[in-house]
Amino acid sequence: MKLGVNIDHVATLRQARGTQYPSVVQAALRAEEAGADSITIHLREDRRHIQDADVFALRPLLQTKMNLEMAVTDEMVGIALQVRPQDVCLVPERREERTTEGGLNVIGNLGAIKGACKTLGDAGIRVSLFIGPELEQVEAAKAAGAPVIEIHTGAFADAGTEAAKHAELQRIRMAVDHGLALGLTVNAGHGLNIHNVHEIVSIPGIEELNIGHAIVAHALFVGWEYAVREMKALIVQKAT
Ligand SMILES: CC(=O)[C@@H](O)[C@H](O)COP(=O)(O)O
Ligand SMILES: NCC(=O)COP(=O)(O)O
Repeated sequence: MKLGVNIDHVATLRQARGTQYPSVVQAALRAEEAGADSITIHLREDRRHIQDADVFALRPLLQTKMNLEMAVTDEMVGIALQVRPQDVCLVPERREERTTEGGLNVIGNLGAIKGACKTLGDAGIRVSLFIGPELEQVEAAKAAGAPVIEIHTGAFADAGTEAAKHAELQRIRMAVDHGLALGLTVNAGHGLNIHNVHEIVSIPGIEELNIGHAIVAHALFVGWEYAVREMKALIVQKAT
């Protein structure tokens, strides 16, 4: 299983003071040295963390892959066409949300999402749809023409009881199986950390996990490269 390191919250720390540091470029390059298989950044419409300049600066420097998370808007599609990341992950966005609270409603926005998949796909960008673990959304993602889905694991991560966690894991397992049966590449992420990641890693068929907030937080105590290496080891060990 591969590890995509999301560096959004390195930028959050920088934006808190409007300083030049910490550098997202340094964070990305050091994460790659520590074993990251790709670097994920979310260019939010409100620009609360990653900035346009970060996206353009990172693109030629990354040694692995850029996975650009973005809303389904003309502005974002235009930026993606200029930057040409290897991967784009289309995500839902609400300005007032604290974080990405759920997955895309692909069924309800099929036309717009299908159009974005085609425009980005024609430009050679691999498109992923960030969806909840719902079988109908997996089917809609296939219908939209996306080759990849990323299953939102936030409800699993936030589950307050063992029973709720077990139920979420079961939903994720079924969504992964359904995606694979439809020929999709299946990734997962959101809210994963060193304590809960093993349960997701034990689900067969997931290609890549995107993890950010917990790695950045843990890095405060153990160092950035150590935090990335530790997460990578957890993912690789359990998967084999
Ligand atoms: C789509 C997703 O899950 C990540 O991009 C995550 O959302 C990043 O953190 P924020 O939601 O806090 O921007
Ligand atoms: N798509 C999920 C992601 O990139 C990272 O989410 P998180 O680990 O910051 O919650």
